[in-house]
Amino acid sequence: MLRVAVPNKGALSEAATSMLRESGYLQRRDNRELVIVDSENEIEFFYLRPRDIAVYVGRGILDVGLTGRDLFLDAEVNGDAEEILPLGVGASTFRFAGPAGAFTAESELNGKRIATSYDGLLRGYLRDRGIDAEVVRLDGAIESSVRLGVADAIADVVETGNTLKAAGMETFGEPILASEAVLIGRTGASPAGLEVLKRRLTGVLVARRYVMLDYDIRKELVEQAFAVTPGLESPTVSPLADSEWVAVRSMVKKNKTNTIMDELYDLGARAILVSQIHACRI
Ligand SMILES: Nc1ncnc2c1ncn2[C@@H]1O[C@H](COP(=O)(O)OP(=O)(O)OP(=O)(O)O)[C@@H](O)[C@H]1O
Ligand SMILES: O=P(O)(O)OC[C@H]1O[C@H](OP(=O)(O)OP(=O)(O)O)[C@H](O)[C@@H]1O
Ligand SMILES: [Mg+2]
Repeated sequence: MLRVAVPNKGALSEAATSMLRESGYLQRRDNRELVIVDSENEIEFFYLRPRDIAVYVGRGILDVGLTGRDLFLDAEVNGDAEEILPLGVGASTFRFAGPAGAFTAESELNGKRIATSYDGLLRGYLRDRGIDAEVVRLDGAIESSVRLGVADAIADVVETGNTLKAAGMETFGEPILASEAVLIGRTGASPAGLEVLKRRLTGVLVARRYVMLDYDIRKELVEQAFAVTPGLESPTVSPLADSEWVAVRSMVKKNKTNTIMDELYDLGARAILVSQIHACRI
């Protein structure tokens, strides 16, 4: 059985279980359940603290896990685990911030105290950049640390930026990291069932990002229409009762749907229909 670690709490928990449920796997109904065995799919899910997931995978106790890229790098499992697939949910950035107007560049952090919950990630970054600063490890509510006097600046997760703003702080310098939920696994390992899990998760990603587009167009305009809707591989073309027209079917990016429909209409396409992709294997 493939053994999978899933976040039991926090910002990624709901997104991860929804993706697995959409992938056709049995998921827990009660937040207190610690393990779920899906014997039909020969897979077992362990609900663990997101921060601990890379440790279990890195040590080879569990085969794969869903966690944040930032948490994975922070765990410093150094080559024992690797990122297998980005999951397109739980996006955030990891950034420096300070009191409004206090800092303009990260070089100004030399000799300063920086509070963070991601000390492994931060120390590695400071080392790589040759910045000599003191790291103050805190568990959470990092935005309060400067006002309370334990640090001069912070390095923390920023999603909307609302928490920083409420604390009278602002980001400075380039983002340290762009993070999102990722599937991680033991480096170089290919346990039974992993390929199916990857294919199912990829299917969910594609079904979320793409829609199916159908339209009718005059035969002589087909090449021009293909340029607008090239599809993932190649569009499907079917004959119509009127031999001067054909029906075309193609997948398009969900966020481009309306622009594409306008372009097709201007080109002469008619009966343009959009439908949702419920599930797929690409
Ligand atoms: N708005 C957000 N706040 C915190 N973490 C977020 C956010 N959006 C995405 N994440 C990601 O969630 C992971 C943090 O997981 P964690 O369990 O610490 O979440 P949390 O919401 O901070 O929960 P808690 O602090 O209550 O334990 C990181 O990978 C982080 O990048
Ligand atoms: O940019 P925003 O959308 O405001 O989100 C980012 C904030 O959310 C998280 O805090 P969380 O609520 O998890 O509290 P914590 O710091 O105590 O973990 C994170 O640590 C930031 O503080
Ligand atoms: Mg938190």
